[in-house]
Amino acid sequence: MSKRTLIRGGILVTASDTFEADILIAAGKIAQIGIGLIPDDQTEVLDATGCYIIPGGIDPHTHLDMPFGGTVTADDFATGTTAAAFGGTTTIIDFCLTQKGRRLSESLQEWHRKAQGKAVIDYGFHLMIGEMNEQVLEELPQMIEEEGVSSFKVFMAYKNQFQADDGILFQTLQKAKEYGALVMVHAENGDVIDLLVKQALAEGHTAPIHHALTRPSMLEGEATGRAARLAALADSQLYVVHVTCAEAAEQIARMREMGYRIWGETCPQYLTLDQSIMDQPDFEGAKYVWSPPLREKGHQEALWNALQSGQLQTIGSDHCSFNFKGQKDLGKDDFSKIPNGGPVIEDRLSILYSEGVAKGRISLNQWVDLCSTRASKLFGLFPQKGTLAVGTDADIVIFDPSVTRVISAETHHMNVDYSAFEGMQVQGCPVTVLCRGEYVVRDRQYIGNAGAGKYVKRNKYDAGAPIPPRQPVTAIHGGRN
Ligand SMILES: NC(=O)NCCC(=O)O
Ligand SMILES: [Zn+2]
Ligand SMILES: [Zn+2]
Repeated sequence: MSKRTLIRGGILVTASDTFEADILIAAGKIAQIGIGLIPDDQTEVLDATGCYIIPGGIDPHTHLDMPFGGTVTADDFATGTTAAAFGGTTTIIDFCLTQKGRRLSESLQEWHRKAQGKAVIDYGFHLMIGEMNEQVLEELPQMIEEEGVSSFKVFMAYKNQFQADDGILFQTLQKAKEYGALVMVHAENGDVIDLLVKQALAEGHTAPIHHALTRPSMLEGEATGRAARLAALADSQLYVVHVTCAEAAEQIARMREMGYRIWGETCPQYLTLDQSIMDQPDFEGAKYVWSPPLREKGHQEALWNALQSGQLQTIGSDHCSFNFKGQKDLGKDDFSKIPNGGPVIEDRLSILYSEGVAKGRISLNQWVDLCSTRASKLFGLFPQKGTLAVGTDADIVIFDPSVTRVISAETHHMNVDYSAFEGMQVQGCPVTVLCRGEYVVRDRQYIGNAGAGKYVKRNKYDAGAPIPPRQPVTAIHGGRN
């Protein structure tokens, strides 16, 4: 008989409901949900009294084992997914980088090799589109139909590195509409940023804070609005990653109100840290170099409001870790050489619970939706993952809301020498984490296996519920940007 586990006494929380029930796991799936389920003598019983039982977190935005800025991220698929599991995440969707002139399938195979034998939780891949030509056009439908890659990423920034032009973005949107994929954008105006960076360096501004000062929020708002309008014109769907500011959130809200299929993600760092932290002595600010950058504190309220009202729908970690010593210091004399990104994969659910639910900004159900269910739906994983229902994968987190802990590099599981949230006290903690019914973390101890994580082929993008009637594209006027 296959392994059976009964989780008893907890409070189940999904994106829509909160209720007391037991949950029986058999053969890696949820077999039964009900009150007073009786175990047979082959069934292990787990007491979850006082805890929330939630669907495993789905992190739609990670960068593991990724080359960037002359170095490679500190976390690979072993350390990164282990840390993710400690943080209550059971599935990640990582970004597969591509190169001009190289087949998409070769890049995808390279990312499979990085993950195989290492991942401790399940994973999928988004695919970067950096060029558009006969070969790419030929491979795109295969990626969706055969490889289960139903989301493509286009960078509007990182000039001379990853940046694609508007024509490439537009064609990607058209093809995504045709074949059933979701287009993701890093929305910043890379051309203008490149110019501002050159000007700042020429004036002798080399410190980390100038990373933020040369990437103003207006340029994120402008690029977000531009990408959203291109998506509208292509009658396609767009997901804006790592939204940091009021200007970008407003653009998304406005287009959504007109009925367009525009989705937005923000990250824990933009909700809790602000730009002032980058202006510290001894190069400390380099720890907080993200693109887009941290913003002035006022933007945080705009982001929380957008999460509350549903104008932003998901929380990604954008985990992209580099050690302070030996990696971030590549930019000691030039902020533009600091590798961009930070360690967040382990703290995503905890920060959102503590700063969101415990402080009354979002509901328990919104928390689950933001950290799991919505990403599952948008990225073709639903209903296999992202909810608690009979027949779904038993990706389950037992979350104890009564535990208080302090985030620190001393205790985290990410392979990086600092924490971006050092000293932050958080309420609530994932204590036990199962992926497809197997323990990865039990009572805050790792008992998973490298290689136990499986690649998940994702379904095509499905618009889901009908969207309201829209105005013709000619009725859309630019706003502040
Ligand atoms: N966000 C960041 O600074 N680094 C990761 C790469 C990206 O998402 O732009
Ligand atoms: Zn980005
Ligand atoms: Zn990213």
